[in-house]
Amino acid sequence: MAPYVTEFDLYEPQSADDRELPIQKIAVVGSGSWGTALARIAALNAAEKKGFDHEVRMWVREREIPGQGLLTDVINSTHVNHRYLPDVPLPHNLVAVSELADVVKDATLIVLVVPHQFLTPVLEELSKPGVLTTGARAISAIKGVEVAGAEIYTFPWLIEKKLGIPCSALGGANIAMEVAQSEFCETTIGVPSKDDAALWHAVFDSPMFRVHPIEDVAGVSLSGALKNVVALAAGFVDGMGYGGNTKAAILRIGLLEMAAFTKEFFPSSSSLTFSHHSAGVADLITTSFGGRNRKCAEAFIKTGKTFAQLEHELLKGQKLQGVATAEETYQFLHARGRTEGYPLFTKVYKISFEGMDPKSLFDDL
Ligand SMILES: NC(=O)c1ccc[n+]([C@@H]2O[C@H](COP(=O)([O-])OP(=O)(O)OC[C@H]3O[C@@H](n4cnc5c(N)ncnc54)[C@H](O)[C@@H]3O)[C@@H](O)[C@H]2O)c1
Ligand SMILES: O=P(O)(O)OC[C@H](O)CO
Repeated sequence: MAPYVTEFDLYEPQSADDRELPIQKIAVVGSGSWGTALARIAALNAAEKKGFDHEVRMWVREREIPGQGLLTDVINSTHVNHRYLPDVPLPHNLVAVSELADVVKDATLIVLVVPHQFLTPVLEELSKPGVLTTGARAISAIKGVEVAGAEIYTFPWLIEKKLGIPCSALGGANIAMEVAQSEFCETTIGVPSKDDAALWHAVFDSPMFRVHPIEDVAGVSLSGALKNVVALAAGFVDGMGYGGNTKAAILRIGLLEMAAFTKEFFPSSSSLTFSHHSAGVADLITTSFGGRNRKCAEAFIKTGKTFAQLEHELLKGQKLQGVATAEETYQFLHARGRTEGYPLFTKVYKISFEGMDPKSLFDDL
């Protein structure tokens, strides 16, 4: 039987003696819950697999932890990121560093995983002369989009343009704490070349975190962004007290809008990304049951508080991505005169920002 998905060849690192490739050095830019969970996997693999520098550096936005000292010192001495991934032991070859330029010094593989609203200053810093190593590659695990009027950009595209290096995308049904506790799951990497597929597969693949490389960089990145908008709709459904049938209907409609949006505005992407891969339907399911966007959207309906208040009260320093993405997506569709084509996305925006009655979610779907 023919395989139902196209996958690249897997990377088999050569032994230290006959290796032709240079040693790869991994840097992780971001240390929230997902940044720390991914850094943990990368550091475990770097310690075990041939072809990698043992030390993995992780960028930490420095802050004082009351009574304990600087966050980097606390992470490096306790080997736990108490603020964003509590109770998860981190490998000792994962080193927290507060200076971005030091994190990426000599790095050949750079994982970008900050909340999407904070990426711009990071790219400014990384694009300064001499900061990046020649031949470095990047991967974005960021879920969001950048909108400027009637234009929309994925983060891998922006990273490639700004840094002048190839950028892949990583996305899947990956709630950070579940991944960090080694519960079995899958992820998808969209890659621009076979070399990128091989390298990034080697960085992240492990028995409990299976990595599937595909060619659709834009599809993986957009799916991760747009599922956060649908997750808000799922939270609204929960907040209004409806059951599984209603939520399933919203997820089905949402998945169709995600795929249609990507096909309309990024025509080279593949519909298989949404129907077959973890970055598509699987991520939508997990996020709509266990994610932060769902949780805050449910509370938004039940309490009448603003999303900013709820983010502060419920997420303990973690960041909501879906509300900003709902606004950005709406602004883009409005600028293109295409809001009617995406009624679910449009209603999520209007309920979140314009006081629309949440029950209107179901009108004309
Ligand atoms: N948490 C998950 O389960 C998960 C899973 C998959 C993908 N993602 C995606 O990963 C990306 C990163 O999210 P996360 O969950 O790791 O972060 P998080 O929400 O857990 O943590 C917030 C992070 O933002 C940083 N931060 C706060 N203010 C900042 C500023 N002004 N400038 C720079 N950084 C600042 C904090 O230091 C912290 O590292 C997001 O796009 C998210 O959608 C998250
Ligand atoms: O907690 P959320 O809603 O930001 O979703 C987390 C991940 O994106 C799920 O894969």
